[in-house]
Amino acid sequence: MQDREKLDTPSRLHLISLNVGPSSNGTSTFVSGPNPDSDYSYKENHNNNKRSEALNKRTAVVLFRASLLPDLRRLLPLISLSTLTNPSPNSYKREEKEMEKKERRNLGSRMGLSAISPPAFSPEEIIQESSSLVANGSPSGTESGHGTENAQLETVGSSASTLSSSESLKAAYALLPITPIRSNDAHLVEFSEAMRTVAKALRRVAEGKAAAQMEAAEWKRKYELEKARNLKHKNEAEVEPEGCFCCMNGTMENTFDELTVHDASPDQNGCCGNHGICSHQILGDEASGPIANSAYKMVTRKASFRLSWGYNGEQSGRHKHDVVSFEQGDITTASRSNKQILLKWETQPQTVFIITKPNSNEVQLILPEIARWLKGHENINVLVEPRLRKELLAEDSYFDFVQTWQDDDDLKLLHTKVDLVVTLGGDGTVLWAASLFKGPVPPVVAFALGSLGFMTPFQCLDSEQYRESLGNILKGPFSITLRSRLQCQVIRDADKDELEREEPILVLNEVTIDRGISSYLTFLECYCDSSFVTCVQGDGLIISTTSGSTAYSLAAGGSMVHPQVPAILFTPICPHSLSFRPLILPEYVTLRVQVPFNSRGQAWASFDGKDRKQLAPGDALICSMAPWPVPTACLVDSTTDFLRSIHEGLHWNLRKTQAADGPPALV
Ligand SMILES: NC(=O)c1ccc[n+]([C@@H]2O[C@H](COP(=O)([O-])OP(=O)(O)OC[C@H]3O[C@@H](n4cnc5c(N)ncnc54)[C@H](O)[C@@H]3O)[C@@H](O)[C@H]2O)c1
Ligand SMILES: Nc1ncnc2c1ncn2[C@@H]1O[C@H](COP(=O)(O)OP(=O)(O)OP(=O)(O)O)[C@@H](O)[C@H]1O
Repeated sequence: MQDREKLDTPSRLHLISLNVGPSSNGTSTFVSGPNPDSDYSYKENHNNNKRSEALNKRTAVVLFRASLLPDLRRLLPLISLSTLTNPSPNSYKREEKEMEKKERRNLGSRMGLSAISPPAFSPEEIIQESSSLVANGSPSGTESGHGTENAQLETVGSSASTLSSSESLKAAYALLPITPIRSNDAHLVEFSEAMRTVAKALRRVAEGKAAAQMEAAEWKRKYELEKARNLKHKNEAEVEPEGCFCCMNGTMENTFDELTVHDASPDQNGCCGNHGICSHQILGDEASGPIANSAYKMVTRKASFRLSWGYNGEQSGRHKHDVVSFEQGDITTASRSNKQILLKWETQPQTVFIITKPNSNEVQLILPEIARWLKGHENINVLVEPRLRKELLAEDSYFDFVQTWQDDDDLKLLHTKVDLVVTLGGDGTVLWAASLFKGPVPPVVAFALGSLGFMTPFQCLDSEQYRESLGNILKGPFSITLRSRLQCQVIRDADKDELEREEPILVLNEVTIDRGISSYLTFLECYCDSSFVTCVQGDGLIISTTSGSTAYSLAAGGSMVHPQVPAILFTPICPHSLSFRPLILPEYVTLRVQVPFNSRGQAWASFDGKDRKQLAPGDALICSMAPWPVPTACLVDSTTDFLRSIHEGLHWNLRKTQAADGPPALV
């Protein structure tokens, strides 16, 4: 009787069928009860046979003493009966179909539909299934199951199949409130109790199925939306094959004349790639909108530049992909894309956006100097954050020329106006600068006014230093590092449609999913495209860009990766496992991190160490490489700057050198 609780577990009980057979000697191993002497019992089958397993997963069997059979026959219209000990070949086929269905559902789950509950059957299906089993049951047991030799096989009443399933269901439900019949009729008491169990299980199955169906439909919808969005991004990123605007117009001057915010047409944005990549392709400066009419004095055109790939300034048109040759069936990589990238201005930059670390005395001293020099010496428009403009004006009304933006609409189109971003602070200021651009980012020159400065190669110890550096950058050409960013989207289980979705967030370092204030292990299911990766059980997970590889990911045991390597890092935080090593995945994958429904607690996502968001069970985070990298100016070149940072910033592999003298080496 204690095993009855098993019937109440919806995930394990999907099909109820009454089995009629002898109560002793175990009927068969297939349906043997926990206690052969008990009046009725049920038990799940642990047979290794695949078919039996399929049947078992959705079968709970109620065994009756043979003496109960007459009563059972009397109450037959309530529910159909079958002998599952020896299903017919036809029923095997049905089981195989169910297995296939289940495998398809599992695949779906791995493709992002992971929260779908196990398959369930409606009471109608159950009754139908049972009826057909009754109809197909083989009394002779020709295709015997394992250990069914002693089974007394009996197919009961075809009347079950003549009764409509809804009537059977109704009858089964109607039985629920009925109290046991006369106490002297022990058989009927037992039988009514069994019927209650069956009816209760039927109801649970129906409830479970409805919930599972809703959930599956919701995940399918979300998956389709995600697919459509990715396709859209892909299409947008595709380059027009018909030659670029610059090629068609020939001269630099023409390009510039046409490149006003209002005049550019969408078909001018493609670039043939033969001469490097044009800035309009990267920065999408065709945008128009509220910023153009802003009350603030925003300029309407921005400088054009060209990117070229090559060593030490030597140009190469083959910049986009590795060039692979297939001559005579041999695959040879002729040229690689990861060459140093040079940025060359085609027109003079006009607007510089200065971003500063707040509350820094050092920065407060140097900012007015730089703003004055840019305006006076180079006749550059200076743009700052609204807070900073107020501070500058409070200091001196001379800074009235400094511009800012008014509202979020202006901010969204900042990239169409700004030629160059200058940051004064540490790595956090570079991250902040990147976060202000939700799309394309203009080139960033990062001056080190922080403590570590891994991504801030330019020194600013005196005014000579910044003038020289800025002068060189404004003149060009200069090396840049294209730092990739991750686009992260939180998908809430509760979101009913796409309109309710939160805005995607772009990160330059990483997105972290951790346990926040919870004291439980974080439990996260991770998928890469359509493949299941792993379950994280630990403090959390870091999904990092290569730029972020030297930040939190490094602290959690991840590798340091050169920022131009096209990769995404997958680094666990304190995993409670001896074998969970960090991974480096290719940049083109889409990662999905799901908080499963059976997670004990919530998880928290944070983006470049900010914007903490709570993830409830059922919520997911989807990450893929964003199409808009952050181009940061190099002091020397990507590799030299990276090695300098790991040596000077992180003191990488610092060790006293072994003395030359000592015992002779053994040969
Ligand atoms: N245990 C850790 O190491 C840990 C914990 C939390 C956050 N972080 C990092 O802090 C970053 C946020 O930086 P913040 O300045 O706003 O916060 P912060 O002021 O707390 O500074 C974090 C430190 O990380 C350094 N840093 C940031 N980005 C880096 C990079 N790409 N390479 C090398 N060092 C880098 C900064 O210079 C600073 O010293 C997060 O993106 C995360 O990577 C690290
Ligand atoms: N313009 C800004 N507005 C608001 N917050 C900012 C701004 N610039 C930087 N911050 C924040 O200020 C914090 C400190 O900045 P930053 O990291 O640049 O200085 P630091 O810690 O002294 O330098 P480092 O990162 O090199 O150690 C960071 O958390 C960053 O996000």
